[in-house]
Amino acid sequence: MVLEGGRYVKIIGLRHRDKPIFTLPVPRSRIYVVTDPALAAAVQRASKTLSFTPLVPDLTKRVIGLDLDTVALLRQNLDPEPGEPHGFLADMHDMVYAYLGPGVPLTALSLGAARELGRQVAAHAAQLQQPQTVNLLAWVRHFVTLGTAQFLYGPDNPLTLHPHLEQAFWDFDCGLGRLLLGVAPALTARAAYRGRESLASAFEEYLSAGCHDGAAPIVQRRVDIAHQHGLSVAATARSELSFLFAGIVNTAMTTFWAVLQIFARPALLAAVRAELAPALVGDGMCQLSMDALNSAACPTLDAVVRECLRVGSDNYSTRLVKSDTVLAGQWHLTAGAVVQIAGGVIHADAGIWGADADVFNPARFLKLGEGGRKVHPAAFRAFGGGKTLCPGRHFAMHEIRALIAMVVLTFDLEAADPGAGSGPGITVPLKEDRVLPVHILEPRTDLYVRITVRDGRSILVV
Ligand code: HEM
Repeated sequence: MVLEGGRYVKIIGLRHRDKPIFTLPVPRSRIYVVTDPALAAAVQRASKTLSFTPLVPDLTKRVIGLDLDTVALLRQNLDPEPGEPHGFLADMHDMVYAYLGPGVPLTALSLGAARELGRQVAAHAAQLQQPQTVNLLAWVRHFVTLGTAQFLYGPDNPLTLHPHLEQAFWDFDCGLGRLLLGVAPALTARAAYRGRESLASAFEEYLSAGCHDGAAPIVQRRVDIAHQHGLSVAATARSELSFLFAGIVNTAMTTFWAVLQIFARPALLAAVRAELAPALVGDGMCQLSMDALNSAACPTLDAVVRECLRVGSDNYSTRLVKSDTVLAGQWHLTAGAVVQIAGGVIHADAGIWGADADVFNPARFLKLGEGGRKVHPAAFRAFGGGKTLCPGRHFAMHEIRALIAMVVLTFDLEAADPGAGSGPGITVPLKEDRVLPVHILEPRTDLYVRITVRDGRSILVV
């Protein structure tokens, strides 16, 4: 475990593919690791006795630094049965899932996000007179971080007003695993702790000044729910930090991998550009229609994003065993233990995805839609599953497709050595899978590219 880090469980799981579940002994408890999609679906169905929610107060206390009074509030009615009163977490869960489900608010939020990201990309293209060498991950992160802060939290959001908070945000992200351990975080996760505290006080100021009046309706609803349940302004600020994090980090990482994989493959780049051509209207200042960016209209682009999520997500879906449970009629789980569905094992299983499971091959998702290989619905784990299935998944897929479309249509990218000139082609780095997988994995090494604007183009989102 010390040598392999986050990859340890994946290695064991893949070595023992005949075992759908195995136990990891840990001090004073045990962790059951599920590596089979059918058994993962059984875990998701057993939501009465296997639940993530009881773990949330303690986890969020460590990660976002909640005070003890707020943690006590979070523990109230957190897993209500029908008809029972709802606590803060249950109310927030229901609102966010309803709001981000298919419907008018989701369409409005998706269009607002695409327009904001479009503005960011167009502004960058307009000031790019000469080819520029950039760190690709930092370049993509910048669009997503500032764009998301703007469309969720409005023009007076803390990250636009205080540009140094962008670095604070990524420092927070980088040390999240150490914050989660909760051992003297001010010392053991110094940069992350400092970044988080700077963000928390800036968001507290933002809320105290009523700046959330200019935020997206979903954020206003979140703040109302926090207020109704008696959270202080400081605790509400920290709760919003968790939403900002959910809105930015996976989206940025997925867009990075997808842009990289597309530009590393000239034939794929040509196919994606050809697919996007009908969505463009006008010359020079082109208009990109959001209606034309759905998965049916852009199957190749959509398949690239899904494949990036499959190969980049080693995510665990975690549940506490609230009372003894028998899974699928044969696996006895003891109360007090933890169950984890190991996305990394399932995503890398050749028995599920085919002999090329370890290779990036977006065509597999096109074939899935064409009656090809059958894959269990619970085998795609990037958005989790069951009661904790990511509520932002529809929004995220739309936003990611839109941002990739803008980048692919506006820029040309080629490999660059930051010290020297440009190289022949882009090489995709390995992913860093030796860490605790708290989000889509990062590359093991930095990747620099040379960016130029195509045909002096600028794209307007309509
Ligand atoms: C590629 C992008 C994204 C990925 C891969 C992703 C993945 C996930 C995963 C794995 C979970 C936990 C599921 C589990 O434990 O089973 C989650 C939860 C969540 N996600 Fe996403 N997410 C993405 C984008 C977004 C966006 C853009 C938003 C909001 C705007 C969002 C909002 C949330 C929220 C609020 C939760 C917590 C839900 C709860 O209350 O249990 N996500 N996401």
